[in-house]
Amino acid sequence: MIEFQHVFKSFGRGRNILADVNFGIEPGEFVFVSGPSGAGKSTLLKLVGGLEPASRGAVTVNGHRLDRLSARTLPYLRRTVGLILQDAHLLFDRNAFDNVMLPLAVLGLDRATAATRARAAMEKVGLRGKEDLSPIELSGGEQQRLAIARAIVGRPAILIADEPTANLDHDSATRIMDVFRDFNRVGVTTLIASHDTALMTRYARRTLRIDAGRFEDIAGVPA
Ligand SMILES: Nc1ncnc2c1ncn2[C@@H]1O[C@H](COP(=O)(O)OP(=O)(O)OP(=O)(O)O)[C@@H](O)[C@H]1O
Repeated sequence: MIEFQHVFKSFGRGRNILADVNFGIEPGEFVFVSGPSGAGKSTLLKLVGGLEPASRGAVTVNGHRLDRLSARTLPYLRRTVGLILQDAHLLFDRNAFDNVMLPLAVLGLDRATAATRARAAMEKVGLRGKEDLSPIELSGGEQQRLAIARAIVGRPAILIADEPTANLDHDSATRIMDVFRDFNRVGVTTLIASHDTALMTRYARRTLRIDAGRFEDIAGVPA
């Protein structure tokens, strides 16, 4: 479902952030990406999401080599991937519900169907009753959950989240991780960047670790 073959990534003439990275993720896996700050976790996720090209090597997602996709096809593939990036990019000029409706606009659903799906997504992340609030009126944890609702409303096969629990207290972090685990249990392939060892100990079955250009594929949590 996600495959990296001899993937290198550098920015401009800079050092390789990723150097000869190889791994495969099967449908339905739950995988963490770990490593110190600046190691390249976000970069790896952006490569999977098609937001950054590899400098060398092949990134394959859902059977498509991203470097061979036309500019017209890439958006279709992106719709199968739900991205939750570090900056949630919520829109503060509209309410929480309309933030979740946004990705559905391109799917051509009628308004009633889209609204039903948006309500279900908000319910799933525990934001029922907050539909009319602006994102600015939500707590940090609620904003994270709103970003998750927006990422899942299009029913992606793959969920990618970059430090989704950063800056949250233990209870909020656990709640967010439980949301991911529930999606994973119904078959959504899940890839989460984190350097929260306590969380990983609790949830990780497999960890891709990046540290100073070295890449390791570890069953469970790094020692
Ligand atoms: N667009 C860019 N242009 C130039 N350098 C970049 C760019 N994006 C990332 N980098 C560099 O690549 C390296 C890896 O960054 P990345 O954001 O992937 O790390 P990270 O492991 O996610 O870090 P953190 O845990 O702090 O979020 C950093 O040295 C960063 O400065």
